[in-house]
Amino acid sequence: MGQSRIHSTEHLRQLVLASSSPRRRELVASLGLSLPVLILPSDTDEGTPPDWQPSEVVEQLGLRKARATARLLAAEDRAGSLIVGADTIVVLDGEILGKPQDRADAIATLTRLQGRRHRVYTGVACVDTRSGRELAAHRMTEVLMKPLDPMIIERYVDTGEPMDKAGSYGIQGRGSVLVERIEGCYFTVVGLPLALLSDMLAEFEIAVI
Ligand SMILES: Cc1cn([C@H]2C[C@H](O)[C@@H](COP(=O)(O)OP(=O)(O)OP(=O)(O)O)O2)c(=O)[nH]c1=O
Repeated sequence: MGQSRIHSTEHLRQLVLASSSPRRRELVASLGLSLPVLILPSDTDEGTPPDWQPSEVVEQLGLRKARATARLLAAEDRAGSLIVGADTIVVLDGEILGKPQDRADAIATLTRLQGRRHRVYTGVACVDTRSGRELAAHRMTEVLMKPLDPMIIERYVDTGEPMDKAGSYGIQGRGSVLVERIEGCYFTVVGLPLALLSDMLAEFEIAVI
């Protein structure tokens, strides 16, 4: 068991995070993995068919991001890498709410979310460039947002925090004070469910603990 683990982590030379998200970078860093971690985002088309379920959307987009980074890396990846991609969406009344287009869109989104429950889905995908093996999974967390005064929504949007975040808020920042409670993994909301990621890494013989 111990020997096979050493052998396998040797063949996976590095973990590559296919993400430009500073949150995802910090979360992976917080695991203190023993193998090198490279950050290599790639441009990915995030369009999906309208009939896809939220879980399918986030898993497929995570895979797309990981595969695109695998293509970027191809020529220099002789020893093999484990590439990790992720995607987060907010779902309200069956509608997917991504990142806001502009200030007005962020205000409109938060006006819809306030005082209500919504779901946050994050998909995680792993691509082993050596074996070609791929794995995708997701987690969902329910979030109850406090009822919010329109003035508070405007002031929050003017902090700039919502602009690069699905659902127009960040639970890990000032947005923490907008949330009454959650049910599910906190890290799913921030953009990378770490308990799920560690289970997936274990499938590739990479141990966090
Ligand atoms: C709901 C919520 C989302 N988010 C973020 C997580 C994701 O970074 C972002 C959703 O956009 P994504 O498209 O999932 O990710 P990204 O474009 O930021 O990064 P990349 O595709 O390069 O990996 O919203 C928070 O940081 N906090 C929150 O509370």
